[in-house]
Amino acid sequence: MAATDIPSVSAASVATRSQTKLRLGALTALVIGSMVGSGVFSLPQNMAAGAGPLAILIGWGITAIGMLALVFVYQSLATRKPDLDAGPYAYAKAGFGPFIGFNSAWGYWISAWVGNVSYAVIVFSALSYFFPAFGDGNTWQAVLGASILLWAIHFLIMAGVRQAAIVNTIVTIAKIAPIVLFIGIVAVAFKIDVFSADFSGLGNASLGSVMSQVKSTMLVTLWVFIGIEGASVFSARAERRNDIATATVLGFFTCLALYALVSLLSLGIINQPQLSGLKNPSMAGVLEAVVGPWGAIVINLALVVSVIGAFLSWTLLAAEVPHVAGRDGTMPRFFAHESERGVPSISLLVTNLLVQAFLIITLFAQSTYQALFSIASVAILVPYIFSGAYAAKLAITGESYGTGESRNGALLMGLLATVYGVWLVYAAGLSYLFMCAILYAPGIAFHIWARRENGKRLFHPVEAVLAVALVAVGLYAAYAMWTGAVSAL
Ligand SMILES: NC(=[NH2+])NCCC[C@H](N)C(=O)O
Repeated sequence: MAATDIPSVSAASVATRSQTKLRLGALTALVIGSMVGSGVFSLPQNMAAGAGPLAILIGWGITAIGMLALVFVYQSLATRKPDLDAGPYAYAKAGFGPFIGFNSAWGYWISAWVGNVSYAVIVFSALSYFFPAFGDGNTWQAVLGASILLWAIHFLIMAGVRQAAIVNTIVTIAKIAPIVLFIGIVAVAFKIDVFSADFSGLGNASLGSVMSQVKSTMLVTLWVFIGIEGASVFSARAERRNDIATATVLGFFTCLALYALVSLLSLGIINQPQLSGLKNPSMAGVLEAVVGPWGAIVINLALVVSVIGAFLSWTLLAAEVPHVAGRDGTMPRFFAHESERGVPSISLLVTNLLVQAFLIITLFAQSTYQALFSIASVAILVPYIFSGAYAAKLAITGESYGTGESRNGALLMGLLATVYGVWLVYAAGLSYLFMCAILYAPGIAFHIWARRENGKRLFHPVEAVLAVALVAVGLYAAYAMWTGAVSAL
């Protein structure tokens, strides 16, 4: 199979499919470009909302270990199981059976399209700097604008538009340059006494213990790294195959540095209580405090360019997931349908109808950008956790390893990634878990549909127990949200 025919499911693969072979620098830029979307622009407020400087530092430390482990998991799985190229869910399926596999595909899909809802909200929140009626991106004017943007992207894709490499490069520069500029200016204006006035955050009673502060950062730091799981597919584009591992790790550390600096340096400009009240994208407010309005203008425009680019590639990706899963029998076959131009049109339509429905819910529930991306972050944990567990499983059983080949490193990485994922489920808190249960539970019907279509046994006993439990939690969660006992939106 030619490299370009690989039906990989990742932002990376759908974003770029040209023929030129890339060197290390360009590969690293691709990796960074596939990660940076909306998250970074709101880091100052998002991180300060529930944590002081110390907890933020610890939060980045935990994330660095967990995400790096996940990066190594995907690298080792890509070499151990080169035939499983359909993306994260294929690993979960190979390791833990069809029902876990289905839920990993379903969860990855939910994460992708709910993330797109958050993209639509934050674009219009940024535009409200110029047109105040857009408010926090959830006014009727904003939802109307977001819907127009959504369907504009839809029809572009239907017309066969994919992201050209050149557009990709321009978008990457347009989004990274302002972030670097921000860091440079804010570093000069940084005041150590502002930063260290309440280093532990314990001076602000509403933040709670350092531990609970750390917990509050976990979904934010996860969100900004989502997309890294796709980096291994760039290997098809690498001039030298070895470069891809280096590029992924380089891209990872570059982003980590950018992200940590944006969130930490901001605390030396504006103190935590005030930072936590800033409007998002909060990088704009921080830069404005240093240089005046042009700072906010630059950041808001950079966000719009960055997020529209990411919106396009994540729409392609979101449609690709059920499409590929429909072809291999994980999801119902209708998702596999392709238009004459080779666009997965049914899958795209269903995906964008869901985004549209959620935009309307956003309007009525007055949902915030942060609530929406938090749901998207929790939803992706199922495929992440089972990918980590699969790498660990291979290392334990020795499957796909040569005799005498060392398995300790892979085992450690697999376990670390799994523990990181499970810790995130805990750190996420009940309301986001409930929201995800509500979104995961209906998937069972689609699983049954796909199994029937292929004449396969519906559930193995353990799977049946899991399915019943999921339905029970989903129903209970829906009830709790209905009565208002819990709310995630
Ligand atoms: N639409 C999505 N599901 N996007 C997920 C990627 C999020 C990306 N890391 C960001 O900061 O924006």
